[in-house]
Amino acid sequence: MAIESKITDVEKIAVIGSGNWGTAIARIIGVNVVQLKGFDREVKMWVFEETVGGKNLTELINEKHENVKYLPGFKIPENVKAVPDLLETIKDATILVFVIPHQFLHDVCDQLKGKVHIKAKAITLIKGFDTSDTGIRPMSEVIHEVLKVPVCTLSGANIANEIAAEKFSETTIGYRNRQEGELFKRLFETKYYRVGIVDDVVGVELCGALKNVVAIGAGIIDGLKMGDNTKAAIIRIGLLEMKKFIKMFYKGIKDETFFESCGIADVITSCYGGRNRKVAEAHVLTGKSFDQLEKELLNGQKLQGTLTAKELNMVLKRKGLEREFPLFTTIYKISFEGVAPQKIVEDII
Ligand SMILES: NC(=O)c1ccc[n+]([C@@H]2O[C@H](COP(=O)([O-])OP(=O)(O)OC[C@H]3O[C@@H](n4cnc5c(N)ncnc54)[C@H](O)[C@@H]3O)[C@@H](O)[C@H]2O)c1
Ligand SMILES: O=P(O)(O)OC[C@H](O)CO
Repeated sequence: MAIESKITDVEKIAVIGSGNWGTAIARIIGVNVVQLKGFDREVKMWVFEETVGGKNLTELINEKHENVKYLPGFKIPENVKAVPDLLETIKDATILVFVIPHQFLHDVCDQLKGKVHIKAKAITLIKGFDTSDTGIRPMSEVIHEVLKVPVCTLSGANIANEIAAEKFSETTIGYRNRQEGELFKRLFETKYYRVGIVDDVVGVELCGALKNVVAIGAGIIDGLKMGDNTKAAIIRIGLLEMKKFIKMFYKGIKDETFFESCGIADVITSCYGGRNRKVAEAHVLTGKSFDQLEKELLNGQKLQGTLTAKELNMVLKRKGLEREFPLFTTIYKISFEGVAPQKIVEDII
């Protein structure tokens, strides 16, 4: 990716996504752009339109200044405008914040192709990846390839509701061009949300994708009521498999990245408080499928870990690597092939 500065005098922000995290991050951006120099005060937030109680969600958000479906109970600043039209959202935007479930990125990028501002740069907050014939494709690469814009990543121990409640949290931004990393740090940082920046776009991003699979493992352990020592073992082994996998597929990944918020801290928070953990626990307790439980328990929010476990397994299988990643492989088999949850510990001993 060419390292060139696309920073402008006044940056205009489009947030592409308005789920649980999308809305929480739009709240932060909405407050910050008013206080900081160099940012347009209006922030547009794209809403995948749906009706809630007979009314369009976009209208509800703009009337109530609250995303009543995906982040109820938290006010959104009035300078954040919900927009149902994707192209209108990104019109004139020089900063594109991608925060949608990863399965929808291709479709969104295709709609944006050739339409983004010449000075546009992007940051992805998405936790997931794409697959290709040769292995995996990080979301940052998909965005760069389709839109021809420079892309940073943001990922960390960031449960959206806790950040919306302004509880102290950290995050990590991965950059290629330090100036852009610093620009994004200014845009996202608050007193209660501290941003570290590292020169490792892909390391930051892939930690965020793979920890969702480890969190499913933690939920399985919780469903089996095996206790905290076992969960700690899953966290440790999970982190090692994450590191091995990422380094196997990408050169230049820094060891330090795994000790940033995007690494160990995100594995821990997700294994204790995340949606993937919650649904995996329910899967063990009820025997229902993940798809069914996602609908029953998440009110429209989307799991990322199950799809990532499937995509990961496709790559491992294709390359004959399943045995080298016993935890990832068993989590996939428990989730999709009817393997008994108890196998999670048997297969890693
Ligand atoms: N929620 C969190 O705590 C959290 C924290 C950090 C990162 N993330 C990551 O952020 C990304 C977005 O997650 P989220 O929590 O904001 O969303 P979410 O799971 O709360 O909500 C799902 C979103 O997808 C939208 N959607 C449904 N169908 C769609 C379609 N066909 N095309 C486009 N959009 C569609 C819905 O309107 C909704 O906005 C994910 O990759 C997630 O892993 C989430
Ligand atoms: O709720 P989850 O499992 O999607 O995880 C949320 C965040 O990624 C935690 O950092």
